[in-house]
Amino acid sequence: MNENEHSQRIQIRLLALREDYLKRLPEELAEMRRLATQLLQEDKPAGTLGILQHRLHKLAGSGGTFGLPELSGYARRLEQQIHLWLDKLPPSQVELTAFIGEIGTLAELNMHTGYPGADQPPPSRPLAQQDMIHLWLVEDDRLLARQLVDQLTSFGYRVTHFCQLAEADQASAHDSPDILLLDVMLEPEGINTTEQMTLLPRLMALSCPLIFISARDDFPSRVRAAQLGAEGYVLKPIEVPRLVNRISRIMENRASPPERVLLVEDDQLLADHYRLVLEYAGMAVEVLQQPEQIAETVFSFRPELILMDLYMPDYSGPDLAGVLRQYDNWAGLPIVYLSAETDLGRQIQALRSGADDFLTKPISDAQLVAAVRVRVNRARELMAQINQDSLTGLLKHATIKEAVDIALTRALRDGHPVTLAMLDIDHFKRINDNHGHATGDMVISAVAMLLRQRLRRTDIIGRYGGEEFLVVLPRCDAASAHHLMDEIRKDFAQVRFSKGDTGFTCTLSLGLACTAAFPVDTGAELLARADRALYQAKNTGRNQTRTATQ
Ligand SMILES: Nc1nc2c(ncn2[C@@H]2O[C@H](COP(=O)(O)OP(=O)(O)OP(=O)(O)O)[C@@H](O)[C@H]2O)c(=O)[nH]1
Repeated sequence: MNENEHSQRIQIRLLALREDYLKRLPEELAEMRRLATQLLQEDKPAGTLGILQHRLHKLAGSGGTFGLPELSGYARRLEQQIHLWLDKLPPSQVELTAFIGEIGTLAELNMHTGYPGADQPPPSRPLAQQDMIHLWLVEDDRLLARQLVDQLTSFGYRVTHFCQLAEADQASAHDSPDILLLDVMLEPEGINTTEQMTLLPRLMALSCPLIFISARDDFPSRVRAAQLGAEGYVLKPIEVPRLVNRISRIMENRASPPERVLLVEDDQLLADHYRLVLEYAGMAVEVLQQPEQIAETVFSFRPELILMDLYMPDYSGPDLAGVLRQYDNWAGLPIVYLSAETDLGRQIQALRSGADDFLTKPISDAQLVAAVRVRVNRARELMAQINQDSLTGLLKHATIKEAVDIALTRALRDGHPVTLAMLDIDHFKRINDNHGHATGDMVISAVAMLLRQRLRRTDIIGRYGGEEFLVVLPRCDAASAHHLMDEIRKDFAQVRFSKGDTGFTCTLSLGLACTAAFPVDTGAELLARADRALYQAKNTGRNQTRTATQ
């Protein structure tokens, strides 16, 4: 199914859901009217008022989603009226009679005006990144541009250089980059040059990520960059490894796996609607069917965010959030209430149970997608800060060691081999001594980049020590691993680094250990064998790959 057909199908399913909702609505409104009339005969109306309040609350939330904003707003007002009665004074007979009339008005509201819920769902995410990332660099300092192009090219990027914004603007008529690097003087809004008035917005329309290069570290310049949607702000003199790190983070985010969202919503139609909207935006969604199963579902589905209704028949949102927070592993899992509750006091009360935020129904499709995406990305950034090395973006020592243990447990369970590869840059101390620490950092980043580009998504890469790396290759036997890693070694030896006018290359030594070659019980044993193989590679001339045989 192509993108267009997929989009049409989703639209059709969304419309079908709405039809279904409209079909059931008269029955729901008639039931509310019956309940309201019943109130007149009751001495203690609190119970029936509670039921009516719950139904009006749901109507306020669902009406907007299915294109009935007027109905939604009206239901919300009536719900608030009941709140007042329940909190303070019960209604008089006169008030009740007027209320029954208002419930009747609900049913008469023109149900077919407007359908904001049918706003075009936001476009699905772009396709995964192409083989070679194409950068456009707008830089009027030719010397700096030449150095940048050289260095970025040795990191495996394709770079096109433009001296002026106008040249990039012309090129944008027939081509577009994956990332735009702009070295322009940022003026505060209002005192824009012609360039910034006309050309910048045109380049922004390419809607590719934007990184500004600037010598100015002042707040107004950074604000201006943020206003223009910059995803990075790199200061001069440019530290290329940091720039490369930023670029690869941005590209990884673009090609990142679908956001996993768990929906906890007792209104089946609304749950279906939200699920379709989020799936159309490229997310993986599961709807919790039984609240009692929340811990099992979170364990198996591993959501990155939970969207939770506040008021549900058996257990409330705060009940479920409270249960999840009892588990150490999920203490940081973002939980967002999605509810028609607009009372700030009650919202704050609900947040005390351990949720992070509140979204108010009705919510437009685009708003929902944006709200979920922003929160999942924040959570991912946070996890990255905790687990990833800042120079290379690879897993840190402790995390990659943990990954070895997990991969070994899986391999022993499934009967597949797993291979570890330990890499070390040869004579790295000399690189630092001869070319400076910053250049040494660039070499470290280059190894990381190369590994990232060449390995499978399922392989796990970590920075094990200063200039030492560890790769876990699940379901990979020793011969395939040797072939693959040795190709990487040979290619790395071809990468030319530059420092001023001098260029140099460097090499890698590798030690491999595969579970198929000998019995191992622990990750530490496998690591020790890979380490010994690396030691052999170093001792027998460097720039080679050795595989442990025993
Ligand atoms: N630039 C840079 N250097 C680092 C970093 N971490 C460790 N180093 C340096 O890496 C060097 C590692 O040196 P050794 O392990 O002795 O390596 P070597 O003897 O030069 O080379 P081999 O014997 O081939 O491994 C040390 O000088 C460290 O200071 C880092 O993050 N950046």
